[in-house]
Amino acid sequence: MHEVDFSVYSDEIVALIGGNGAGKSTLLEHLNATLIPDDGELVVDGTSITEDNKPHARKEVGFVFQDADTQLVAPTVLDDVMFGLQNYGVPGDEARERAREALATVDASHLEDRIPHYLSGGEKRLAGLAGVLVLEPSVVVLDEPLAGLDPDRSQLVAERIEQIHEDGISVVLSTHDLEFAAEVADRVCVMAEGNIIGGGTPREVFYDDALLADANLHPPSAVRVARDAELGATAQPVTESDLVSLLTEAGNSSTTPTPSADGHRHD
Ligand SMILES: Nc1ncnc2c1ncn2[C@@H]1O[C@H](COP(=O)(O)OP(=O)(O)OP(=O)(O)O)[C@@H](O)[C@H]1O
Repeated sequence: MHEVDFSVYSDEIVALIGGNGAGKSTLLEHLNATLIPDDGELVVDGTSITEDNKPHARKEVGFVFQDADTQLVAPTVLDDVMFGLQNYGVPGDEARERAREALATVDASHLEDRIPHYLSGGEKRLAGLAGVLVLEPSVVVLDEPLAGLDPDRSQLVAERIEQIHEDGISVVLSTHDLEFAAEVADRVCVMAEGNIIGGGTPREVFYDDALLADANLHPPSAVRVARDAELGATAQPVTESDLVSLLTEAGNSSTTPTPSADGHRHD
């Protein structure tokens, strides 16, 4: 990382985008003190984090790893989700109940007796997310949350991310899926060569050709289609649903109303 200045505010979803090796995971791993900066400062909720007070960052910032095997250690999924709570001294019965609630939040109650190691990639991601949510962090960090997931599981994880945001938790994630970033993020940060080289709302970032070119990225498909179809400079859709609304509006306004026998248009 080189002179990165990065903040996460409450009530936002931030997406880090950038090519392979741009530094997304490295930046994310600083947020919960998995890595401590050699130079510079990491501040979590007003507290400067050093080697001596990492637990403060770990408690406030939950990290869902891309490789869930790093995270899942106990014999069953339920034990795994309880594990962090028990480390904080929460008694067994209460820990079990809270773990079950966390699994229900991510629609994974059916996995509670399964052996984590044998779960599918998407199931592991949900179990990992439950293990983080149960600790009630104020920020959840997800490294490539959709990597390796089928479309249904991707949608499920994306919905869960929006849900935890609605529950008042800030979310920071990295992704190569720019459609997903456009869909969920309030703010997008573009990384290249260990730096944040630009950022803004999805609309600002995905219509900034020079910025995307510097990061070797291509705009999401809604942006490309809008341009190719010359939908107008001001519309600037970034998601598929923006694009559909725009096309529907364009279709409606170009339809010539057929006068009826009484000479009036009837809708
Ligand atoms: N512990 C380390 N020591 C030295 N270099 C490292 C270390 N961890 C990562 N790097 C290097 O830092 C650079 C950024 O890696 P990082 O994993 O953060 O990129 P990324 O943007 O997440 O990439 P990808 O999209 O491929 O996952 C890479 O060149 C990587 O080799």
